[in-house]
Amino acid sequence: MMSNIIDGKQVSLEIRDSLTEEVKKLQKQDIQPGLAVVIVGSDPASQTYVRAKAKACNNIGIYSEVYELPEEITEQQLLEKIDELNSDMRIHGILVQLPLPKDINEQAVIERISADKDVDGFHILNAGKLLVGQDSYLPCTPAGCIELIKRTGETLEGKHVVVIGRSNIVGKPVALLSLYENATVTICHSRTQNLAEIVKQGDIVIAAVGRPKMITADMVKDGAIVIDVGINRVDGKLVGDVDFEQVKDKASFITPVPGGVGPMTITMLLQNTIVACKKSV
Ligand SMILES: NC(=O)C1=CN([C@@H]2O[C@H](COP(=O)(O)OP(=O)(O)OC[C@H]3O[C@@H](n4cnc5c(N)ncnc54)[C@H](OP(=O)(O)O)[C@@H]3O)[C@@H](O)[C@H]2O)C=CC1
Ligand SMILES: Nc1nc(=O)c2c([nH]1)NC[C@@H]1CN(c3ccc(C(=O)N[C@@H](CCC(=O)O)C(=O)O)cc3)C=[N+]21
Ligand SMILES: [Mg+2]
Repeated sequence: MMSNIIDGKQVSLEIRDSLTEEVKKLQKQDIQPGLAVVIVGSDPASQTYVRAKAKACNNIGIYSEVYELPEEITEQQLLEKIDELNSDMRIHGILVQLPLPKDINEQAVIERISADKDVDGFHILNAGKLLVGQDSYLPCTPAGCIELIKRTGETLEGKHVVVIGRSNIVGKPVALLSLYENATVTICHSRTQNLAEIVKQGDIVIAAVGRPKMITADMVKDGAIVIDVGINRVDGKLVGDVDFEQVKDKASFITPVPGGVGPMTITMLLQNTIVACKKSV
């Protein structure tokens, strides 16, 4: 049997190659896309992600700036930093790494980012546009999930997509994007009754919970496509929300962790930054 493992790293490389070409074209017109990444506090995992984002930018020719701000920063100071980046001509995309320290109002910070530079797609204007079906910056992780499903050669149209998780950054938007692909969508969450039975009905299962290996083989329909968004650190190792070793023998396609959705998130961020740059000229 050909491998049913969706290689998110490989798909990312392919997309990044074409993004590199786009950046080169812009550079011939003396235009360079720029991304600013802001991180508050010194959580090592968050710092790793932020550096990975900056490195990915450099690799394809996007200018990047990383601001590592101290944990003790006030909300006001953070908002001023965002104002500065909003008016910085070199910067087309702004990403403020979440979560923020508990004394800072996360939504207020996101809303301060100019909607035109909101390459995460978290700003209320972009979230609202997504809800009503207008052109907007798509949130990176959900967009990456849909791209990975499409690259299997399968369509979402008419399929039953079961999403586990309803956060504003993953579950809800990936459900909406699936709906726009003409899937029939069920969203499950912590109060869902009979979770296993519902997941078992999914032609496509998208797990975005944050609980290691909670989706077990008995919960998955034979031949389902399984997309694992979860990033959990267990004994120093990364594991997804899906029990990969068991489920891979039942799924028609499955994403691994690491090497699945994670790299695609960064790739979609690069893509959004290039789009933001093109819109600004
Ligand atoms: N690969 C990537 O690029 C990214 C990965 N992630 C990872 O994805 C996962 C989800 O992230 P995020 O959406 O921010 O997480 P949140 O914690 O914001 O949301 C988790 C969701 O899972 C639901 N949930 C919790 N427990 C259960 C349960 N026992 N049964 C069913 N549903 C449950 C919650 O329900 P309720 O709403 O009722 O509380 C909630 O809707 C995390 O592991 C995160 O690290 C996140 C972003 C990017
Ligand atoms: N404003 C904001 N935007 C985000 O997009 C955002 C955020 N905040 N906060 C945290 C989450 C998480 N997230 C990941 C991105 C890439 C990987 C990734 O590349 N993971 C690699 C492994 C990396 C490793 O080894 O640690 C993989 O899955 O193969 C993971 C997680 C983006 N997030
Ligand atoms: Mg969250």
